[in-house]
Amino acid sequence: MERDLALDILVAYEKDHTYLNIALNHALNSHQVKNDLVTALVYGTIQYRLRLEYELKAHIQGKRVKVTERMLLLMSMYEHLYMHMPDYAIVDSSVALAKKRRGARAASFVNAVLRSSFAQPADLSSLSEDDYLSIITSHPLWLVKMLKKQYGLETTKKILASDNEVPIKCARVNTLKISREALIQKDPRFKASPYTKDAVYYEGGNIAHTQAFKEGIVTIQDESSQCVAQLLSPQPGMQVLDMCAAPGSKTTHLAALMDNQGTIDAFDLYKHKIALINDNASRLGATIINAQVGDATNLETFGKKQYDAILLDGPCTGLGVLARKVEIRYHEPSAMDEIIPIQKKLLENAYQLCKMGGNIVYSTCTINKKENEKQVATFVKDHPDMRVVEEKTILPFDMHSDGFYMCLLKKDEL
Ligand SMILES: C[S@@+](CC[C@H](N)C(=O)[O-])C[C@H]1O[C@@H](n2cnc3c(N)ncnc32)[C@H](O)[C@@H]1O
Repeated sequence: MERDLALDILVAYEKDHTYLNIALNHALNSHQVKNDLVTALVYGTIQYRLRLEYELKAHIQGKRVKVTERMLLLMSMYEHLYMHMPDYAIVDSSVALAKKRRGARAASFVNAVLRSSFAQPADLSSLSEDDYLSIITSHPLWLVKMLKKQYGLETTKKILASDNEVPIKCARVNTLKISREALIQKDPRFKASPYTKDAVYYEGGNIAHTQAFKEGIVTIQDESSQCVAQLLSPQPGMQVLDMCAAPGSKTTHLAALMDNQGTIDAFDLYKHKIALINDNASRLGATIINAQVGDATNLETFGKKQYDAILLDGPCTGLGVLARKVEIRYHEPSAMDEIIPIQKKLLENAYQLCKMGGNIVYSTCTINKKENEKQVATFVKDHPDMRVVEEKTILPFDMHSDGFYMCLLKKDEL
């Protein structure tokens, strides 16, 4: 049953190019099955796809493989390499599944490929260092090379390993309603993070199913992401702008830091995402957020208002969150070429909207320096009245959290 459903999800994902978590949640909500096994099979198969394909390649012998057989072979290889299930059990159930779905010929093909690939593992010993890292950690070669160039070999190895770890379940205490100590007393499954002051780790199941979440005393937010609003540090009574706000994790954090005093104008490009900001704000009791649809690359979106503090947490390649969004690593690198000019335009608009003496935080959930340090370096060069106050990159292994970049910039009088 679990393998059947996992295969359905993998086939739907492959055919529709949807987001993996959306395909998974959609399927799990309509079936009564053990979530953990289906989730592990689906995420694991996509996460390790590059390695799995490498192992299967010689045994497929250049044949065109239909999508169902392709995803079934990948899932079976994942079970063989990473779940350590007995080979006979994998082969038997995969052959039965292939026969049921695609008939006797498909079953015999799956049988032959699995038996020979399990018996003869690929030889990785003759690969170059970059190729080896790429295959063994399932990161595309361009990404390994890029990280190596930007961070050096040893740090790259640590990043690649962290990208394959199971993410910690992290939440932020909503200080509008409760202190961290009081939350932990109320529900001891939450434990204080040693790194940041409002973060708690959860050792139970889904945080969204807890009473604490329903009461709005916690919200799901990765620890690195929590550092962003802290860096902007808006004061009660300020006029604040969140340019790319949905689903509102940082907007609601800003409201908490401001103790619900002042105003936050929160924009997002997509109408359906405004409801996410409003839902979060009402669950958490954040009352100063004014969420609106708007294209932040267009200065006219914002009228003539000027702000004391601006958060620009805009679109990026997401290369810091590969452990959570396992499919992102296989996105085309050309996405970077499209996103960099958009980020530049957004930064330019943040500059126009910032009061003299005001602050801007530019943040991304990528660790690609071209979207981060280089983007900011160009920005301050173009604007001599802007100065970098603090710049930090959190790598995924620093706090077992998402990789993030954030930079606090101040607009000075010239
Ligand atoms: C990284 S997410 C923001 C996450 C958010 N700050 C949070 O912490 O919950 C980037 C957001 O930017 C929005 N976005 C992308 N292009 C935009 C644009 N031109 N104007 C406004 N929002 C945009 C996306 O819809 C997405 O919700």
